[in-house]
Amino acid sequence: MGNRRVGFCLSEKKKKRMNLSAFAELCRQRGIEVVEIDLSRPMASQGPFDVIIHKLSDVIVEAEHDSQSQSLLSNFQEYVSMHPLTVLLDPLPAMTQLLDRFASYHIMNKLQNSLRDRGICSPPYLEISTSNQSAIREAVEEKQLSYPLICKPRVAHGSHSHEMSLIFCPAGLSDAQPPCVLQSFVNHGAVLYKVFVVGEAHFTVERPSLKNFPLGSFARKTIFFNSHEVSKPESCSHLTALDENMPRLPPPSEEVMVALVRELRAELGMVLFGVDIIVNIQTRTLTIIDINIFPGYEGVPQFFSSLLSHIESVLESRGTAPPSSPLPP
Ligand SMILES: Nc1ncnc2c1ncn2[C@@H]1O[C@H](COP(=O)(O)OP(=O)(O)OP(=O)(O)O)[C@@H](O)[C@H]1O
Ligand SMILES: O=P(O)(O)O[C@H]1[C@H](O)[C@H](O)[C@H](OP(=O)(O)O)[C@@H](OP(=O)(O)O)[C@@H]1O
Ligand SMILES: [Mg+2]
Repeated sequence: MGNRRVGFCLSEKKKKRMNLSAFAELCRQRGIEVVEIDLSRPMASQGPFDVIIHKLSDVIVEAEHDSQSQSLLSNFQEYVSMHPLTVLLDPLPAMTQLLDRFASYHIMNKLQNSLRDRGICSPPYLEISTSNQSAIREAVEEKQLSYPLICKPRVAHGSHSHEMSLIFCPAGLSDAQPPCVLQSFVNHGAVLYKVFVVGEAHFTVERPSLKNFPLGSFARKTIFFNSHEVSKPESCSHLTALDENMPRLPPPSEEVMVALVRELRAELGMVLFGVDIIVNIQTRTLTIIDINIFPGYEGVPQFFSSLLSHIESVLESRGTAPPSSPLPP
């Protein structure tokens, strides 16, 4: 059986955060060679690859306005088009769409129809591409968005992609910087559930989240924040304070999570993604607020073994089967 080669194409930050070298050692023990792909060199000279695992968010977003990033992306795209048998985790078009909140929120909105009977929804939202205040106010009323509103940049990756704001009244709409999305804020008791998907497996991790706010329009100044200060495991600020008087809501049921992940896998055509879920404290409805490509899987000790299992299942379906020994626990 030929040497099975899996290419990785990640930013330096992601490689370190994922501990790619430790994962490569685990793969080596299973007869799989992990190759760190250098996009600044022709990929053909670094191949062949049975599988390529990548997160090209930086390159894709910068390729919009930077010729060097465009040539890195073209290098990758050319190799992929010349090697259709190489399995991409995940397909580039599927990942690219999730870098645009207009596209990902359209998907979340569409999912409501197939998941409504499971008690899963997504908050009403608006795509904002204009600075015309009266047009925005009219659209907010027409779409029946409810205050507070959360405002997120259209581009879902990169330096400004996590700079957000909470808008409490129509006068605050002037703080929305288009292109962006406005989404009704849903009170959920400052608890977020990150559902991390790895191939056929998924893991639900609890995280801090934004606290509750009085519902309805209030003449209050807009709050600006960075989402990476809100829902990391260590996040702790005046914005994430748990309400002691509020009883803890039960976590989402595993059965519902299975149904959600099944629908998302089918809709996205991806196997490495995260979905952020909150529970509406009034209706107890599970509310999808965000989908992330190749997240950090922090709090998922099974990430390496699940990823390796998925890689081996892909290799097996391609006819390059793994050795028979079981995976380490
Ligand atoms: N509609 C909403 N109602 C209530 N809280 C929300 C809503 N949308 C987002 N939040 C809060 O804001 C945080 C960041 O939102 P979101 O996940 O969309 O940003 P992000 O930059 O994509 O974050 P990440 O990439 O870390 O997942 C969420 O973790 C949650 O605490
Ligand atoms: O806490 P998680 O794992 O969700 O944090 C993710 C975050 O959701 C985003 O997916 C980040 O990607 P970008 O939006 O592209 O910055 C991830 O960063 P990364 O460097 O790990 O890709 C966070 O881990
Ligand atoms: Mg999120």
